[in-house]
Amino acid sequence: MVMPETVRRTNLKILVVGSLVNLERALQVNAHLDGHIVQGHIDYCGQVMQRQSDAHALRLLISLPSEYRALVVTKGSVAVDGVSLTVVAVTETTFEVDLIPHSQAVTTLSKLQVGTLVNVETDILGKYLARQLALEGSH
Ligand SMILES: Cc1nc2c(=O)[nH]c(=O)nc-2n(C[C@H](O)[C@H](O)[C@H](O)CO)c1C
Repeated sequence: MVMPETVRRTNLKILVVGSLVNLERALQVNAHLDGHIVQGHIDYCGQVMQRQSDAHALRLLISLPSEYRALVVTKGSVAVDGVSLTVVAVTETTFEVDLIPHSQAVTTLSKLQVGTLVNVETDILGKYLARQLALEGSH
């Protein structure tokens, strides 16, 4: 059973039987943190706006709605379809990530085409900070 919230926020609605997804085992509390805390709480469905390959990386440009702009920062973290990535650049309406060869090889991200919808999870750290600042600002 899938909750309406999940259908609304994620790309689960466009997956079909046989669609590939990225799975990662839960992080153990004593393990090395290779990336950032990814909870699986998707914020929105982003759209791939551009893809560009060079010798070293595949660069993806993904849409960024205004309500999440404060939560995505250059050199910060973001999860795209469950993969922890570093943000390379941010504009008013997009953010960019670079896929290293390893990530291209072991995740679904290298198959993404322009127009595809992806699950975007912003960093939990930014959410708490934004909430705190909003509460302080409302006093
Ligand atoms: C922090 C981070 N940043 C990037 C990135 O900017 N680009 C990239 O391609 N891979 C990154 N990774 C590694 C991926 O999260 C990792 O390759 C996948 O989760 C598969 O294990 C990590 C962990």
